[in-house]
Amino acid sequence: MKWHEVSIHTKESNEEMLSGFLNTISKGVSIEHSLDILKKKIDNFDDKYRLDPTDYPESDIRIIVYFDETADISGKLQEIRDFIGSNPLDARDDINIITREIDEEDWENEWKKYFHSFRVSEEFVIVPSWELEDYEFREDDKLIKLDPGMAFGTGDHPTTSMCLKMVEATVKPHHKIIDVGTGSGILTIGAHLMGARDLKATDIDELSIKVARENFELNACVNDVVLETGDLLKSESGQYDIIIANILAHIIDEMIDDAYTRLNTDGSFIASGIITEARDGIVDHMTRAGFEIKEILEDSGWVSIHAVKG
Ligand SMILES: C[S@@+](CC[C@H](N)C(=O)[O-])C[C@H]1O[C@@H](n2cnc3c(N)ncnc32)[C@H](O)[C@@H]1O
Repeated sequence: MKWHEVSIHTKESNEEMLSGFLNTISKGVSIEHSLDILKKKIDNFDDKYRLDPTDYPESDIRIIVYFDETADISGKLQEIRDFIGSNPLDARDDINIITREIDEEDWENEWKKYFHSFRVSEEFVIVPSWELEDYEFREDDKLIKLDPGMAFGTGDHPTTSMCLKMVEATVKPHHKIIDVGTGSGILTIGAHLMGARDLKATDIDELSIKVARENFELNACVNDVVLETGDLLKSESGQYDIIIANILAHIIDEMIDDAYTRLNTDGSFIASGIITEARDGIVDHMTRAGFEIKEILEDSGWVSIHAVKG
């Protein structure tokens, strides 16, 4: 199966109008922001998460659309040019359109070129499924098996690796744990490898739930995890020893008081997805809620906080 990829480099101000239109004529649209825009836009952390860090446009944005091999690509390109020509887009003359054909198999193999086993912490090692046979691990290594073709949460983002370090240092087999915003399920898999068996993983996004289930199967922990869609801790009624959430600062902020309520005394709240600028506000709120700050890790502008219910 072949795909036509059409990549449109343009101003950020054109994003909404152009992507709205492209969504109506294609099989999928993805937006790549330059790093400068990403730094300003905290809200698209999830987008940032899904991108290959080496693949950001140097400026502005790149909107990428895909058409399957049966599409009339010249007709589609004409439709795009007509739309650009007849709508009030910024810097219209600078909009750059590039097309290429992608072989689905090549695409799969592209991933394999860039994704290799790597150590995230003292014991956790992320191993792609195709390297399991060859990987020479140490006796005490804990392998998190993931297939990056299945979207985000591969452990190479600083927020995930900092959370995994905190999971490794904190989780004990008797702990009851909830992982809010589980994504690929990576943090729950880490907790399971530390021996925890009373696990719950939630996400607001159905696709994440599907991906997490596949990864739980791959890591033989599916029977020990209750996996559900959910919005933060809003519908939770149980008590936990550890709450983990790697989302966004303002979303973490929304769940601090619920996290305090849902934790047992001495329980841990491991929170990440927080940019450095938002750290003090989150720490203040946690302290006001009754938490003691046990540890703060920082990496590449991101912060992870381990707070304990006093
Ligand atoms: C950055 S990913 C983290 C994935 C994984 N836990 C990790 O650390 O690699 C954030 C996840 O939070 C989910 N999310 C965002 N808002 C949420 C909400 N209100 N309730 C539950 N999950 C949410 C997103 O769908 C996404 O899967």
